[in-house]
Amino acid sequence: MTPDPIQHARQRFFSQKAVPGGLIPQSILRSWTRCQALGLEGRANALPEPLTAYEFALTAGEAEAFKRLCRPEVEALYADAQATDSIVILTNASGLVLDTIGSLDFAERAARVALRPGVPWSEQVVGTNAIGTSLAEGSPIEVRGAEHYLECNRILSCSAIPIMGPQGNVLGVLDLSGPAETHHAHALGLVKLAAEQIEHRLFEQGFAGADVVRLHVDPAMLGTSREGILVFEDGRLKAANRHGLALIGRRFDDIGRATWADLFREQLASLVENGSLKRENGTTLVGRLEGFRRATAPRARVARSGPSPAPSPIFDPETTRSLTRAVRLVDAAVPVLIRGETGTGKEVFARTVHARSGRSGKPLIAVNCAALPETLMEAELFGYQAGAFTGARPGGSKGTLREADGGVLFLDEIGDMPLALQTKLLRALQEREVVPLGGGRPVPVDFLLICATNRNLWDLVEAGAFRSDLYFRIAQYTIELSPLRHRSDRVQLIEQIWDDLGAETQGIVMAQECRERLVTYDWPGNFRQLVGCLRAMMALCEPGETLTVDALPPDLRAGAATPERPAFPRGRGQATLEAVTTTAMQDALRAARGNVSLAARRLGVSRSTLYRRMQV
Ligand SMILES: Nc1ncnc2c1ncn2[C@@H]1O[C@H](COP(=O)(O)OP(=O)(O)OP(=O)(O)O)[C@@H](O)[C@H]1O
Repeated sequence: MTPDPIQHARQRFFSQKAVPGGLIPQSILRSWTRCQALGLEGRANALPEPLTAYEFALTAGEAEAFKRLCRPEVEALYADAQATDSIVILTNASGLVLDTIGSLDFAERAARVALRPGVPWSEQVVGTNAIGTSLAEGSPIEVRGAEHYLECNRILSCSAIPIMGPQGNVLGVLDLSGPAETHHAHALGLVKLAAEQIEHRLFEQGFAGADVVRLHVDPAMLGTSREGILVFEDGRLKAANRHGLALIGRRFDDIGRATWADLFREQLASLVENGSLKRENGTTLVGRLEGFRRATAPRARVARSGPSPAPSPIFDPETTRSLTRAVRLVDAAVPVLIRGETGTGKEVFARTVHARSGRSGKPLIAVNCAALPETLMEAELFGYQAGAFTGARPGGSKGTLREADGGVLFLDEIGDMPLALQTKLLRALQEREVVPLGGGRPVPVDFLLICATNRNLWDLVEAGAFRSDLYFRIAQYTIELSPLRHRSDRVQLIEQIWDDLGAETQGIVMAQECRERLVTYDWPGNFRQLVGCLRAMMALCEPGETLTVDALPPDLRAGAATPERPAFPRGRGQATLEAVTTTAMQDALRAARGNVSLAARRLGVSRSTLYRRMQV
């Protein structure tokens, strides 16, 4: 029988102090060596001592802002954690567990090895482990089964990454841990993505008096959490995110040391003038200097002072008729269901219905049913009493159904609502009252309902995933929004959006061939993709310029004109299927501006599937 390489490495390490190459990663070997030097006993089963309740309350209080900052990503990871019987863990900068969330079953087992809030998981205390070792190594790491230094921790398979502040200071660690026997192959990729999103948000606070530069090799990635950010003060690198450092081949240690001249061949002015910069190695990056307005022409100054405004909604005659009918129905308290592929403008349509309805002066409350984990969705929709659950706001919460009282409730992606909540929603619609979580008296509500979905709800009903009685209640009138590739008015549509975005005022002209490519492309992301593409083209060109096909994103430039997108590849074998899948995923990612959760949701695949296929 072939020996387990990790076990073999362990035996050689503990008996002969030498591990043959290739058996375990060097980072694990370095960690074992550190643990041994500290005198840690590999066979020890001693559990780390938790802080006292008082000490932990103090530490957790200090870390409250950090926990809040990380919450959206922790919750997004939570969906993966449940699916793979894992837990998401957030620690502070010294590896003290602040929060765990995820599979209850595994959480119980993890608690047996003290992987729970209030317990320190630094390498010095617990030996090799993803949290402590990622801190010790200063990099993301995966620690599986027997790679854990202490035998008792072999039940774990963990992936962790330090979350870095803009100045290269460690803020904490994000970790996804599950049972060793069901190793989650994409866990490390997922925590990396989540950490980079958190780190990207940290730059929103701004840096007074400094030059904030946003860069990437691909213009489509600017503005996403994958863009590189470098902050310079008096020509010296003062802050950066990990993508920014990777683009210039530097590390967090270089913050405070590297200067502009060390990194770029051109002056900062070149970025402002040309929207691009040459790196020291001669390759080019595209980007922008934050808050800087081009000074080439008065017209440009006006045009570049902010992102181009959203184009006003454009409706073809058929959609305009649907709109009129929808307004009448909603005014008569008949629920309306809007169906259409992603980006066809379902939310825009719903907002227009509200604006033209008798309730336009009252609120329109929009809830995306796909964006919240099941546990939070119930509280979000129906509200809760004070103290209804751990983490509840002290004063309780009204819930979105009650917030929509007197106005319109828009339930987007209704097909993603879990069955248990469908039952509760149905009851609220029938009784016209809401019972908050944690009990209390039912509260009467009066809202008009618009729902939207990009799925076939009836298929879901037949598959038992959607209640038929709820279906008949919300889908009394269904409006289909056509995908762009089926619209015959694409020429006028593109023309109008282009003008709305300010092309004419900036004197930007589009060459005929460029226009034709836009018209014949199949736009899988529909309006969202089209508007995003036109916006990017406009942002990247100079006032007065004539845009040729070179200004188009790669897919369109390559002549990927596919006027009619086949539902399935037309008998061209596996290679074509792969290509179609990859293109659809790339499009979805682009349309979601690099947001993997959103893209996965829109494609109807899990984040890990998308991650695996794209190797983002
Ligand atoms: N009728 C329209 N005219 C012009 N632009 C539109 C129109 N509809 C949508 N858009 C553009 O497309 C973007 C996406 O629209 P919206 O969010 O309404 O799509 P959706 O169908 O609800 O998408 P999803 O199913 O992914 O939630 C909008 O921000 C807007 O810029």
